Amino acid sequence: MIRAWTPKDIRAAEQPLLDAGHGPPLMARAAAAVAAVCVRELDAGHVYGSRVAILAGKGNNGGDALYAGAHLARRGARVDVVLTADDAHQGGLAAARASGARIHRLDDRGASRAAELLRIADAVLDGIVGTGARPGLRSPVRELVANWTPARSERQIVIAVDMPSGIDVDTGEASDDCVRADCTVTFAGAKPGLLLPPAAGCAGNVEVVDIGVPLADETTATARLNPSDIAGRWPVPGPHDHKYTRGVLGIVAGSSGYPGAAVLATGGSRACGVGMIRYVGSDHVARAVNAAYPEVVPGNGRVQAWLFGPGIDPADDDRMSDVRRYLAEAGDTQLPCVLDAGALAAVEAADSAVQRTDPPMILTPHAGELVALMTRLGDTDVSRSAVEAAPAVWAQRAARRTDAVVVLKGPVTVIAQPHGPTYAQGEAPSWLATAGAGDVLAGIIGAITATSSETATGKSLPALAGYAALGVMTHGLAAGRASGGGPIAAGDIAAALPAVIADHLAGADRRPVGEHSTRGRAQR
Ligand SMILES: NC(=O)C1=CN([C@@H]2O[C@H](COP(=O)(O)OP(=O)(O)OC[C@H]3O[C@@H](n4cnc5c(N)ncnc54)[C@H](O)[C@@H]3O)[C@@H](O)[C@H]2O)[C@@H](O)CC1
Ligand SMILES: [K+]
Repeated sequence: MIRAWTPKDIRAAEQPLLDAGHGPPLMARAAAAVAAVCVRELDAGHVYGSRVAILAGKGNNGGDALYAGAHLARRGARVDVVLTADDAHQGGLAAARASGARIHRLDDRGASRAAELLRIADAVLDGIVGTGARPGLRSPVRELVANWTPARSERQIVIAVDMPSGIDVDTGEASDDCVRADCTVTFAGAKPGLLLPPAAGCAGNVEVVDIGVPLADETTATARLNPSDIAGRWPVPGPHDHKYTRGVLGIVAGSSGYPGAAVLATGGSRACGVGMIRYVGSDHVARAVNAAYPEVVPGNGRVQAWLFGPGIDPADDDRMSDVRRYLAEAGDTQLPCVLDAGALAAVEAADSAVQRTDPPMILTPHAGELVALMTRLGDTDVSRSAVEAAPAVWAQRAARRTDAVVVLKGPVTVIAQPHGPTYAQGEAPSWLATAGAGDVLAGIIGAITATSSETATGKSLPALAGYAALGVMTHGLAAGRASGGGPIAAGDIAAALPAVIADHLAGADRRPVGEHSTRGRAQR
């Protein structure tokens, strides 16, 4: 798992070290790590004579970049420093100068020279601003970056120092003019904006460098599960388990308009190793589910978790009364529930007067459904463009408003909870954007919840957020496996799940074709 801390918490952890006079060694470690990554990316044999441009602002982020530039100049790189502010980190500037780097100013006379240096550089280090800055870039560096980014050559490597300059490192918001890096070398721990959409798309590969600042797991703000986490988190049956101890999932899904949604959700669940599935719906849909999966048991009964909603029409009184009834019963016994699609219409605000006792809930909206939910709950600021610009902010807001885990689906899916870290998972290939993929995901999350939530702690919202993140990641990995780089249909994802789970349980380190992370080269 990659953990991220807010700059505020990182500063608090650094403060005792700074007070004790350890600031310079921290910066030296940070700079050495940036230089090492740059050497590796340039291919160590080609550092001598390569052109490196350093964008250095006036803060410590610029200082890191300047010291890194000094390392590279000593390795024989031709280093050009562009000072983007009216001041610079004096120690870093002196080190860069002493090592032979050339220094340029981004003033009226220097602007065209700076643009040319960026154009011809083999590698660019972005030390414009770091965690001490406000989001966005200021003129004139904003124009410099805006003109350079679209014209960049494919072979040029851009390394962000600590974070891509311009992003909102707390919320993950990013304007068009942020630096777009291939790689971000970040210090002490990752920062939320490096994992959260859309800013994560500006960070490229995130490399965390331990510079000796102790950070507590309890203060994690944002996290991303890695495929290697499957081995420690997946609910694996023991020799004495039987179908009831493994976990039974109840599913209320499907309608005459969308019978396939019930089949897809059930297919996602059964591929995850649930003990048993009980299906509740119309006879017509139940027949379709049973024709596909004879092991599914029709009708209500004892379950360990419920999944409500795939393919349900909120105007369908029969299904919605099932949802409301089982939701109320689940509230009495605190049975965890996953609410997807049509069932989101049954969610009330946590402080609503009409609210019965809520069970622990995972809600799985896409952006449009989140807008509808928040509008219904009385939020007047919500809009699709607002949600897309700041998915984590809105998922967190919805989680607090409903006192539930909120899985906001998108290219990078954000999983927020009322108290505790927000997860961001971006494994899914773009081919996953296909009808029915969300039904499969809801089934996967339902299955993990039914098979993991035996104890009281296992039913807590932080535990449910972890199941949801695990489900989202595994869904993305299975989609990558099924796709192999080409098109997929929703049913293919369920078919690929058992092998993906088995490989990672066996600790398989290989990454089959198509199983990729979004943390590749930045989208330009
Ligand atoms: N504190 C530490 O112990 C360490 C900090 N390190 C580096 O220090 C950075 C933080 O340094 P600082 O606190 O000096 O902050 P920055 O380097 O982000 O610089 C902030 C300064 O830039 C200006 N500024 C603010 N918003 C701006 C904007 N939107 N556009 C342009 N200029 C803006 C302000 O004058 C502000 O003083 C980290 O990101 C990291 O790179 C590393 O050296 C490792 C150790
Ligand atoms: K930076």
